[in-house]
Amino acid sequence: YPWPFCHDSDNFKANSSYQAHLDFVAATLPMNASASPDLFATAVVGTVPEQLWAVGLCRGDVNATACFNCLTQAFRDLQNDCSYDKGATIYYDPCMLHYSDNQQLLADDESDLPYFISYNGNVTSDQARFNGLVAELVNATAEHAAYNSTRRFATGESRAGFEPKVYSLAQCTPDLTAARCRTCLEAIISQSLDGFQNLVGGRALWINCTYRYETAPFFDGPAMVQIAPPPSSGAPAPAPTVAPSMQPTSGTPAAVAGGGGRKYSRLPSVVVAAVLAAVTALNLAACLCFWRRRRRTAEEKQTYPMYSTVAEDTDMVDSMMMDASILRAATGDFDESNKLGEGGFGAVYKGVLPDGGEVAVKRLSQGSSRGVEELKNELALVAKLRHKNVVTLVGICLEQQERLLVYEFVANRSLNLIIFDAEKRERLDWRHRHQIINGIARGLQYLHEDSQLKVVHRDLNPSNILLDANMDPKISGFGLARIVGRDQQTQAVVSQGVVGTYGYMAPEYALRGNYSVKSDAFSFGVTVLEIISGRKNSAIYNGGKPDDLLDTVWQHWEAGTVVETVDPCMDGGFPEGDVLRCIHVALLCVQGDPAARPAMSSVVMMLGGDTITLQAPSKPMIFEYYQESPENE
Ligand SMILES: Nc1ncnc2c1ncn2[C@@H]1O[C@H](COP(=O)(O)OP(=O)(O)OP(=O)(O)O)[C@@H](O)[C@H]1O
Repeated sequence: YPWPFCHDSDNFKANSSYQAHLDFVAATLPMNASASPDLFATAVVGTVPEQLWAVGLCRGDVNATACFNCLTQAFRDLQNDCSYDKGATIYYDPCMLHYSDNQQLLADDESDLPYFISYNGNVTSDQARFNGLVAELVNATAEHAAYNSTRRFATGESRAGFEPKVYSLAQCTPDLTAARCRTCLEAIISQSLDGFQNLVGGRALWINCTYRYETAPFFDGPAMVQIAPPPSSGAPAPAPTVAPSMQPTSGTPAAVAGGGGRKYSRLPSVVVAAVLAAVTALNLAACLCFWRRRRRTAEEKQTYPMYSTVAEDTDMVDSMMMDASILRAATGDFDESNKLGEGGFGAVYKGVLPDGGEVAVKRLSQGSSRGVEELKNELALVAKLRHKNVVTLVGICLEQQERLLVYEFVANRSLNLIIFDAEKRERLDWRHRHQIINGIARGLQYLHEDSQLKVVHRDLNPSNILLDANMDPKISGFGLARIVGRDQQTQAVVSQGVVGTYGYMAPEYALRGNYSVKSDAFSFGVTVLEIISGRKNSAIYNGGKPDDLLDTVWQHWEAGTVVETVDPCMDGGFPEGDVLRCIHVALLCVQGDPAARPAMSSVVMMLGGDTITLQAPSKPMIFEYYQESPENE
C-alpha cells in the first residue's frame, strides 16, 4: 500500500474551481467519514462541468482516528501521484478514496471501474478442500455484509478442524442497498475467486465493494460469520482452473502491491490484466489491475432505487404520471431552443402541454445514480408541498430510460441569471428585491414550520430561486432536501457526505456535516446580501485573496458605512431604513453559532415590522477555507 490509480481522465488547472472543490473536499471528507458510524462519506461540490464527486470509506474494523488519518493521507498521496487528474482512486489497508468529475459508478451500464486484485502466491496442500472452504466462507461473509449489516461490513472465519484456518472480510459502501451490495460482491467474487484457487490469500478491491481472505488473522474483533470446516471425505472438488494471466510467478509473501502513480488508460471491454512492473521490482506478490466494462444485469435493474420509490408511494406517483410522448411533443423532442438551463442532474426544457399549459420539464441525465436519488427526493417531498413561494411539481414520467420531472413554468427563470448579470439586474429595483427577499423568507418558513413535513432545503441559493412573471420568488431544487423530525430542534448529521453549493453552506454543515433549519437560515442570509449588493459571495480564491461578501459587508457594518455595499444599479432609489433592516436580518442569519440565528418565522416578522427592535449581530463566521490560500495548505 498505497495503490493509487490515476484515471487518465481530463486534467484540471491549478487554482481552477475544480482544484478549489478538491481542496474543500480534502478538508472536510476525512472528518465526515471518520465521524460517521459507517466510516463513510461522499461529497458532491460545484456544478457540471467543474463538479467533483468524492467517496471515502474506511474498513469497518478501524477506529475513527485511523480512518481520519488514512483518508487525509489518501488526499495528500493522490494529489502528488495523480496531480491535476480529475479522476483518481487510492486503496490502503484501512481505507479507500475515490474522486472524479463523473458520478457514474455501479449505477452506470457503461462505466469502467478500476477493479484491482492482489493475491498471495503461496499454495496450499489439500487444495480441493481448501478451495471449497474459501468459496463457502467468502460467499457467507459477502451475504452477511449485504443482508445482515446496515454498515455493509462483515468478517468471517472457519472453525477449527481443518488447517489452515481461513479468515475473510467483505464490505460495500453503505449507500448500496442490500441487493446491490450482494450483486457487487458477487460480481467481483465470481470474476476473481477462480483465479485464486489454491492460493493462501486473495483480495479484490472495487470502489463500491471489496472482499479479502487470508490464512492468517488480519481484522480486528471477533469474526461475524463462522463456518464449519469441510468434511474429510466426500465428492472430490472440481479440478482447479487457474486463469493463465493470474498465475502467481513464484511463492511470494503476503499480498501487497504498489502502483506508484501510474496512469492506466481505458482498456477494451474484455477483462485485461496488466501485471505491474513495480511488483517484481519490489519483490512483492503478484498483483493485477483490471479495467472492465460492466453491463447492468436484470437483477440490478430491479434494485435500482427508482423502482422502490414507485412501489413505496404508488398512489401519489400514479396520479402524477405523464406520458413521455406528451412531454416529448410539448418540448419539441427536447429541442435545444427550448432549453431553459442545465443543473447538476440534467437539463430543463420549456414545454407547452396540449391544453396550452406551460411547464418546465427537468430531464434527469441517464444513468446518473445521483439523479435517481434526486428524483426520489423530489417525488417524496415536493409533491406534498403547496405554497405560493415554493415551485409546484405537476407531473412525473418514468418510462424506459426517461426520468422526467414536470414543474409549473416560472417565467423569469432563476434569480442568479438576473442578479449576477450586469444588465439584467438593472431591472430589479428595490421594490422587486424587497419582494423577493420577503417571498423567499415566507417560502422557507413554510418548509421549516408550516408544511405537513419539516423540510431542510440544504441548497438554498439564487440558482434555486425561480422568479415568476410578477417577480415573486419560488424556491426550487429539492434534490438535496431532507425531511427532519417535526420536533427536532437540534441538528442532524449527514453520514454520507456534504453536498450543497459553495458560499451558501453554513460552517457547521460544510465542516461537520450538521444540517438543520438554521443551516438554511445561513444560506438565506447569504442570498439576501447578494440580492442587496448584486455581488456573488465567492468562496473561490480570487488571485490568492479571499473575495468574501460576508466579510466586506461586516467591515462596512462595523464602520457604519454598510449602505455603500448596496448595488449601485439602484442608484440610491431605496428607503435606507428598509435596506438597513434587511442587511441587519441577513447578518443575524449568517452568525457562526446556529443557535444565535433566528428561526424563519422570526425572520419574516423582523423583515415586516419596522417597530421590532433587532439584536446586534455578531461577526459572521467566515470559515477557514476562505481565509487560507491553497499554497498554505
Ligand atoms: N420551473 C422552472 N421554470 C422555469 N425555469 C426553470 C424551472 N426550473 C428550472 N429552470 C431553469 O433551469 C435551470 C436549471 O434548473 P435546475 O433546477 O436543474 O438547476 P440548478 O438549480 O441550477 O442546479 P441543481 O439541480 O444542480 O441544484 C435553472 O437555473 C432555471 O434557470
